[in-house]
Amino acid sequence: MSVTEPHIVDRARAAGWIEVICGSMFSGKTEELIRRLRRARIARQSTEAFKPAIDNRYAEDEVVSHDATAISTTPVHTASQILLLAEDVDVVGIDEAQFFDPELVEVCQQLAADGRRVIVTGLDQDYKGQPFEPIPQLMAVAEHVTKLHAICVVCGGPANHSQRIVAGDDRVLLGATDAYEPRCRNCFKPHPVEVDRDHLEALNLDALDVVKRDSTAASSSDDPNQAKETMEEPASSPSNE
Ligand SMILES: Nc1ncnc2c1ncn2[C@@H]1O[C@H](COP(=O)(O)OP(=O)(O)O)[C@@H](O)[C@H]1O
Ligand SMILES: Cc1cn([C@H]2C[C@H](O)[C@@H](COP(=O)(O)O)O2)c(=O)[nH]c1=O
Ligand SMILES: [Zn+2]
Repeated sequence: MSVTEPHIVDRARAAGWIEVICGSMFSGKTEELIRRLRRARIARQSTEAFKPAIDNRYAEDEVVSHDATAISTTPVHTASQILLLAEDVDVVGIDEAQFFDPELVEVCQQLAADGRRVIVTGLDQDYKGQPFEPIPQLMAVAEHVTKLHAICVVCGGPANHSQRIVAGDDRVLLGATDAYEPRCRNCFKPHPVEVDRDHLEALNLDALDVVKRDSTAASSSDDPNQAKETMEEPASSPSNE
């Protein structure tokens, strides 16, 4: 993947800036955050990554991508803690921003005004396809916005959505391939759907199986996703069909 990276720090600048990396689950947000922080460290800048303490899926003190790339991180309970902990940091990384309180926007603004490069990643939409605060607000004030896409596991198109594949209507529901899969706008349903369990096991065992399935699913009439998308169809739910 090649992503254009905003220009690296000019130390004489009075102000820093905000970079937002957003997109669906599995789109490479965490990998891109890790890449940018590593490059900054090579350039002898001090870096620190923060994540919300709620996100303990893989490790308490690491940011880990779905491809198992990892860097150490500091878990925080509130956005304002970042201000205290990032006092001597040139480049501040913030992962899973959708789990922070709205105050994160002001925290990022203060850090940037204080001369820091702030790199924030997060989901721009929830499982219903609704904007996931505070990412939209951060996109509005950021100097740079990078929107990434995964590959739709149904048709192979650009996945802009995170399809929930387990029951539950809480907005916050942690998970990975056990609970979500990336889908394009045509294949996405704004409510949880049931998918074939064999398919999930294949996803966990070997990502290449996803590619094999993509190429057959688009033309197959017995696609397990299309056949089973019947879990919870809320009457009031907005539909994109
Ligand atoms: N359908 C998919 N499309 C693209 N990448 C996928 C898909 N499913 C799994 N992946 C894996 O997810 C990795 C990206 O993980 P990560 O950076 O953690 O994404 P994000 O932070 O956006 O959820 C990819 O490099 C790839 O190995
Ligand atoms: C769509 C959606 C996702 N989540 C959760 C699921 C994961 O724990 C994270 C996203 O992680 P990733 O690094 O972007 O893969 O968010 C949620 O709680 N609610 C949702 O609607
Ligand atoms: Zn699709």
